[in-house]
Amino acid sequence: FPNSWDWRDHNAVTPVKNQGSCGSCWAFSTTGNIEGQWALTNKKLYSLSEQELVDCDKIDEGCNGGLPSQAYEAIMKLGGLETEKDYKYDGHDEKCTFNKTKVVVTLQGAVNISQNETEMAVWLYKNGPISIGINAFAMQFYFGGIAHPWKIFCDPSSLDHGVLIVGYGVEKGEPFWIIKNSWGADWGREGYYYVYRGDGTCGLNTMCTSATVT
Ligand SMILES: CCC[C@@H](/C=C/S(=O)(=O)c1ccccc1)NC(=O)[C@H](Cc1ccccc1)NC(=O)N1CCC(N2CCOCC2)CC1
Repeated sequence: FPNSWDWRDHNAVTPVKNQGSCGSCWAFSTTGNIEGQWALTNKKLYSLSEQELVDCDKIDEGCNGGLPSQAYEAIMKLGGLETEKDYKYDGHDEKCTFNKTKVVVTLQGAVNISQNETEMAVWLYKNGPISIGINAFAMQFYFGGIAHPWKIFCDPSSLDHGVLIVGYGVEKGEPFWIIKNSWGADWGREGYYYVYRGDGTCGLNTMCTSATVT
């Protein structure tokens, strides 16, 4: 597999979004993964609805948190995902207005991905962006470069944020992951987080999942 790969160059990633003051990071991680899976399987890149998950996914807890693995389950129960356009994001827990006739994407299932970062890179290259959990402590103080926070500041066993790995590479000998965040394009590097690849930093390798689409 190549030394570097970036799904943004292959029409599998939508523009960076902003979750606002709602703890819906898990929903953005989920839609980001499914946008990529759908684009690569069906050659169509849709921007998918996080608000549908916030309002209608009763397994998760809307603005109070959730898990992509649970969201995949909920999407299968609901019957699929609507587009961002049809079910707009407004960053508050609201009444579910899901309309099954507007579904554009359906799921077949989901997979757990290896915690080995080399195997993760191979999976990403072969299949698309990966939804992950990460300890976001260091992300709150990130202004660029390749982050490599000390373990004492970024406990790999306390994951609190859901984000999306869209690529990987090496810069001046340092391997890194390219992570799409949901805090707007003004945060980090145009909305992205570049973090060291290879030593399980901040637990980014411990909860890697993907939906499988029809
Ligand atoms: C209050 C929810 C905050 C939100 C993200 C908010 S955030 O704004 O992106 C942010 C994160 C970190 C620092 C600052 C800001 N975090 C989540 O939703 C995180 C995301 C995550 C964590 C671990 C692995 C993958 C994804 N999840 C969670 O917070 N939760 C996971 C599910 C859990 N349920 C409890 C009851 O039993 C069922 C499970 C509730 C908490």
